[in-house]
Amino acid sequence: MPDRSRKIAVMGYQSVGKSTLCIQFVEGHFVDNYDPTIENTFHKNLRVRGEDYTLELVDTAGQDEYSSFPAQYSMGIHGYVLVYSITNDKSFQVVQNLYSKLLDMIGKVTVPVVLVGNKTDLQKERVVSLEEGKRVADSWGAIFIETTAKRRDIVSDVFTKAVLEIEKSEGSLPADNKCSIS
Ligand SMILES: Nc1nc2c(ncn2[C@@H]2O[C@H](COP(=O)(O)OP(=O)(O)OP(=O)(O)O)[C@@H](O)[C@H]2O)c(=O)[nH]1
Repeated sequence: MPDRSRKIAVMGYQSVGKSTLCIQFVEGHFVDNYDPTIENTFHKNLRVRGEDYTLELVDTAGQDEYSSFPAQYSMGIHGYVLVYSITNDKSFQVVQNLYSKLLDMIGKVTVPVVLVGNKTDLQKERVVSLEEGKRVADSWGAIFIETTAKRRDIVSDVFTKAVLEIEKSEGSLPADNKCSIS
């Protein structure tokens, strides 16, 4: 049987909702309190296109614009979920820095990425538009999804899309599997 274990790193600026997204996906509930992460690992089985995958999610510590890309997340990771908050412009800058540092670190031109604009329930506080997020994801050739960590269905879609991007990069899927969800 083929090994369908996939490791996904969830990265981005502090407090954008990385842990909350992981917990929503794995445990199916929204966590309101904020507890800064050092590093956490979650496991979840997920069926994608009729295949059972075992996912290991690495919930990383918040990065900032001065952080160098943590070397431990450049090896042995199949794909990345890069998260910003639509209410925080700095988090949008940080995620773009992270992406270019990641490419420099691994020496590749593309990598399986889902770019996530989180906290869409806070529309009144929105400072990053849907179009800006889409534009950046398109320039990366990545999938773009806006969500709130309160929406279990969309959060689940984030990780399903991450698996599909990984499969695509490994040549197991046709290359036109791109879509946006908002
Ligand atoms: N309203 C709203 N709050 C959210 C959402 N996602 C996360 N939060 C809140 O934002 C705060 C920070 O969430 P975390 O998941 O801890 O953020 P993080 O990115 O893991 O933070 P670090 O560990 O510092 O990197 C918490 O109070 C969450 O409840 C969302 O979609 N909407």
